[in-house]
Amino acid sequence: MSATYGNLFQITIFGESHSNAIGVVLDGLPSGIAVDFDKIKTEMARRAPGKNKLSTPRSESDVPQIQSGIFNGKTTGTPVCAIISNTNTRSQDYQPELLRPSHADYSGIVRYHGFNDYRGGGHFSGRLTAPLVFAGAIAKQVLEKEQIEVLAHIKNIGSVCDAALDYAAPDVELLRKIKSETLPLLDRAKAAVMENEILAAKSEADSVGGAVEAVVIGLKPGMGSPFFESVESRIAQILFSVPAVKAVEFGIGTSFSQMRGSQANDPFYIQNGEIKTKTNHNGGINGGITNGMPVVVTAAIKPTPSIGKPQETVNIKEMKESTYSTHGRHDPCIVQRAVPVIEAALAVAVLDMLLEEKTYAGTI
Ligand SMILES: Cc1cc2nc3c(=O)[nH]c(=O)nc-3n(C[C@H](O)[C@H](O)[C@H](O)COP(=O)(O)O)c2cc1C
Ligand SMILES: C=C(O[C@@H]1CC(C(=O)O)=C[C@@H](OP(=O)(O)O)[C@H]1O)C(=O)O
Repeated sequence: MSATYGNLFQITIFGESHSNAIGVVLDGLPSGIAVDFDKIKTEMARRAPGKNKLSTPRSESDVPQIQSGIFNGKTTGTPVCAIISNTNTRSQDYQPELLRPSHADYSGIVRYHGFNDYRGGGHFSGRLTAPLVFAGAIAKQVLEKEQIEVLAHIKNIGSVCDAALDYAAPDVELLRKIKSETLPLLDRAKAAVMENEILAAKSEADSVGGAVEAVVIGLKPGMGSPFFESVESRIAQILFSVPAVKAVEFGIGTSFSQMRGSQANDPFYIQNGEIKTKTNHNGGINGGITNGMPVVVTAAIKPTPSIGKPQETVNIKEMKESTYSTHGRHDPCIVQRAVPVIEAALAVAVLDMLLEEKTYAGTI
């Protein structure tokens, strides 16, 4: 089984890019949580396709139809099921015999013995992140009650980088403010040049990658467990589930490998009776457990695999080498659409760990 994530807050995602619908079942939510449908709508719209020239032209409203688990505006505590329709499909764009390099066409055919739905990438499509955003929108509302918030910005697209985030004291107000932007950036001045980076790739029938940097604020020290259930392990598992995520870093991540301990360590100090660290290179996690500093995580996203440029490939039906260029509708860059997805994935993981923490602390 592959479609379920979580221990106490479990989410199960279903559907294919061109099936009737995609959706999600959420189990383990506390009962009595007031659900703000406008907030769900806002999160869904941040990710939805077809909104501008930086995204795929496939236009979907992505309005979730709630089937169960919410009654009189509050969670019942029993499974919430939401369905999102697929309405704007163009399955004729897809030829299953010509394997798109770096998409899941070949690996999917082998794994499912040729029975996989290849249309629009099927179950492997980035479209399956719409239900994840729904799950995250609900999780965020539960976390809000605990003063926990997940925020993110685009770290870079291609060679264009946003301003650096202060890991020890992120500008929360600014991160909240940029949420509604197409390119959520700390430095607005970078928006035009980043947009050009995407449009340049698009004009050359190509695509471009980048990275999303996210923070979780409000987490108390002591959440998580060592080893296989470390906060890093749990977050990495869900982030690597997002299609096109190819690297996950916590804090300064790979930069640690070039440092000395004296530079890398986060010195402790006391602020208003609380233990803090002056820097936050470790991204708020030590020994797999939160240390009370913001959890900082970066997800690197590869360039969209489906591109118009001719690519070497194989015709699997004829077992002949061939060339292929995509004619369909695709994102020239996934990164800006992935910002709410990364936030949602983090919210789901954090809520699951928080419910566990409350359980083992005996507070619920
Ligand atoms: C929001 C989002 C949108 C995506 N849009 C496209 C797209 O238009 N075309 C495409 O080929 N891949 C797109 N992808 C990426 C593919 O789904 C992904 O690369 C593919 O499933 C293979 O998985 P992997 O890259 O994780 O190995 C998108 C991913 C996300 C998260
Ligand atoms: C529809 C979405 O993205 C899709 C993700 C995707 C892929 O291969 O991942 C391929 C494209 O599908 P189609 O050929 O049906 O237009 C994208 O449009 C979405 O994110 O909602």
